[in-house]
Amino acid sequence: MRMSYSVAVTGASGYAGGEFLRLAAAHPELTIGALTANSSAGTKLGDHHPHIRSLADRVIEPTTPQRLAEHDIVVLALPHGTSGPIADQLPADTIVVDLGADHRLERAGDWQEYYGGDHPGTWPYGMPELIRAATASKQRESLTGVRRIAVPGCNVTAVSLGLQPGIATGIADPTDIVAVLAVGYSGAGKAAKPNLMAAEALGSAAPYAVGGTHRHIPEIAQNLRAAGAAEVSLSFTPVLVPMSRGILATSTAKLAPGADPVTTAQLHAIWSAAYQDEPFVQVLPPGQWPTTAMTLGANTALTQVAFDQRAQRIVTVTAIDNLVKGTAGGAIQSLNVALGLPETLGLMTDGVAP
Ligand SMILES: NC(=O)C1=CN([C@@H]2O[C@H](COP(=O)(O)OP(=O)(O)OC[C@H]3O[C@@H](n4cnc5c(N)ncnc54)[C@H](OP(=O)(O)O)[C@@H]3O)[C@@H](O)[C@H]2O)C=CC1
Ligand SMILES: CC(=O)N[C@@H](CCC(=O)OP(=O)(O)O)C(=O)O
Repeated sequence: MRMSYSVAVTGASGYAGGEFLRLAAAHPELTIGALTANSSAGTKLGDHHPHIRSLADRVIEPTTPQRLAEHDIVVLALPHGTSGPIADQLPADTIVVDLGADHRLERAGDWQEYYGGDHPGTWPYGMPELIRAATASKQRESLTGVRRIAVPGCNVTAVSLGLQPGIATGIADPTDIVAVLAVGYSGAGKAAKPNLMAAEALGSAAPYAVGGTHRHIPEIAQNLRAAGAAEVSLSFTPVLVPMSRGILATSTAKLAPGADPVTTAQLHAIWSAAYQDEPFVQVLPPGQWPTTAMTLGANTALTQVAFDQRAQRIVTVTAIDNLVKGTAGGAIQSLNVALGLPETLGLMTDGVAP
């Protein structure tokens, strides 16, 4: 194991890149190298992220594969479809972490249907907690030593972590899932200026990508298949709510056909067993429900489960900070595993309150 790795961040002026830098600046084994972007090249990081004081005077450079390749690690925090061509030009022994979607999906057809164009490729998936039913293991076992990491989508993280204990144990019906999410505006990136107009955003909840069109649907299905589902049918509806960060995913599934009757207490025990050794996924005490505020700034997913006897549905609620566990924190967690460092190094589990 080598100590101190140089890391370049491209997309440094954006929300995801900025959050990665905030966390990486406090990571004991990472040294921050080049910060690059596109239209903001030549400006200072402090012009975009004035809260990251330790890097405020660093100048953002244009993005070239040559400059990025001078580092041990390259983090791509770029719009969909942008990271693939850059990654293709980086050396095979550079560790590359893609915060975008280009390398998450295993099926090229899913990429073409939901994103369009040629599929950039499939990399090891950066969700250490993902249950791999076929090998009775979790994804972290496949991440040690990898040099490419595809970091999951933030909504995907919340829904997959919420549902997978029920899928893996066969108690939840993967063909009858409904997920409705309250999501904060930072998930849309800093470029989504119209969404950020206070007059429109404050005091209103706004659904988007309604009717089975959201790009995270195939990624969630992929994860639930990994957890043991033969087939997945998922209704997914995100709703923007007036908060900066956070995702609260309410995911429900019908009790699987033929499954024995269950109680909330039994479900709580199943969910607790699935996550008992996880540093960043916590099943709350019975009766306590997650809120987004509880996860603010932390690499923590908080989850709870109940059984709705009348509807015969399993109901899970999972909260994350979209920019931490949903992006930059999840990236550092997987990077720690890939590098053979303690998985929790440089990451917080406690949120910020009030
Ligand atoms: N926001 C979130 O909560 C999450 C985001 N992600 C993913 O992270 C990625 C970045 O998202 P986010 O930070 O929100 O987006 P932003 O719009 O906030 O930032 C985009 C960044 O990409 C840079 N950029 C755009 N085009 C190029 C290019 N051709 N070459 C170099 N840099 C370029 C921009 O630079 P410039 O300012 O100079 O134009 C900017 O730094 C996306 O793939 C997103 O889906 C994943 C999970 C959650
Ligand atoms: C509020 C908002 O728009 N959120 C984004 C989630 C961002 C995310 O997880 O990112 P990827 O784009 O990398 O998949 C959305 O729902 O598409």
